Amino acid sequence: MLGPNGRDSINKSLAMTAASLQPKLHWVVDTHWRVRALAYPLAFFILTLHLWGQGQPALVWVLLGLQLLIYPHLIYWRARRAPDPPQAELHNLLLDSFLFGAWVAWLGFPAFIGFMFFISTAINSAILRGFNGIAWSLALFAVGALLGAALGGWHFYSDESGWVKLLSMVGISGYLLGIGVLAHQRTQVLRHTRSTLRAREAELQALNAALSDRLHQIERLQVELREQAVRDPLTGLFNRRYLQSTLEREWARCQREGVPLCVMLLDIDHFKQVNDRHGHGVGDQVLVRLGQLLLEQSRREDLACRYGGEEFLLLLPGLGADEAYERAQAWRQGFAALDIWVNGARLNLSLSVGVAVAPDHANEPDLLIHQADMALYAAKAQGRNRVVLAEAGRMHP
Ligand SMILES: Nc1nc2c(ncn2[C@@H]2O[C@H](COP(=O)(O)OP(=O)(O)OP(=O)(O)O)[C@@H](O)[C@H]2O)c(=O)[nH]1
Repeated sequence: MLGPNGRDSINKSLAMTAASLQPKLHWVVDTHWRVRALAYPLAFFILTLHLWGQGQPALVWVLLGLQLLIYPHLIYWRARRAPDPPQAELHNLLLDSFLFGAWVAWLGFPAFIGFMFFISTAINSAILRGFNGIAWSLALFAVGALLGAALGGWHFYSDESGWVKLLSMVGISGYLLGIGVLAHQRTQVLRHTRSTLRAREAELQALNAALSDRLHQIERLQVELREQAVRDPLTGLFNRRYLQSTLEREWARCQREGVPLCVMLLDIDHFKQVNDRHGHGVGDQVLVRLGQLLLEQSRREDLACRYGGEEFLLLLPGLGADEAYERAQAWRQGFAALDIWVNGARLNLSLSVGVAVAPDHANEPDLLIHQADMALYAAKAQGRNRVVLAEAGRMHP
């Protein structure tokens, strides 16, 4: 049977698999938030450096603060609550492109800042959606730029200071390297997940194999138990219980086919003396040998049972009275000829047999056995070691 350890193992495995299937916040949403939370304040600093002293109105600083300090958290909050967070994050990336396009146009297309804004959104779209993502990012950036130019006027201001250029390069490099490191970490996580899943799958397969092994064992045991329930443990012949379930069936079959059904009751003569003189072990040996003899000389359709202590019953379908009488004689002689030796002396054994055949001697199954029993009684009464056929015409006990 599957022990407590086996069961624990299955439960643990199922719990781990269930845990790994629990919905978690999608890594894309989480990663992008962390990247934005770091990179956008840096961009704010670079733009502050760039715009400082240009006499920008307060509204510009407010919008810039909103865009670079508040916006990353707002869109993260929105994506987390969306029914499909990864899809919402894709929309966030497109919004990034659009807004940065607008800012870049409004700022007069500063080369380093513009490149920094464009590449930071395009790279994320590329990672998530490949060429398609780049195309969308580019398109939204262009639309944003057109809108920015429409609002702020079409002008070019590419003269960024050395510090702004340097910081923009630091920003771009940091962003790209950060993305590279994240991609690497992601690959590691995926590798680990894959090997964990494989190990778990192998574990489940092993448990599955163990379970089906157990099932086969149980099936085999059930077959054995069923066999044991209908067999006599000493002789291996069928027991009385099995006879009860078979007799009715055989009776009906023989009636249907219009063939006789014979019952033979065999009883070892003076068996008590065998036990008393030579011991129970020798008595058992005699019973086993008689069982073997009956099995060896039976047809496939015959049923040999141990009916009681030293009493055996044979159910012989299709056997008429004459044939049955001859076979009973053969068994009686065969038993008498058995070579069983005890302390250098051969045992002298004999059998008495009562034979009854339906429909000659009985018109129902129980009566058939009773008629065989009566014939056996007569055989004993007539001096034993003989076969007696039931009396025809005596249908009632
Ligand atoms: N060794 C052994 N003896 C058994 C077993 N079952 C019943 N017996 C013995 O079989 C004997 C039957 O004795 P009786 O019914 O007096 O019959 P008998 O001595 O054979 O005499 P008759 O049948 O009249 O010839 C008893 O001594 C039982 O103990 C068994 O499984 N093993």
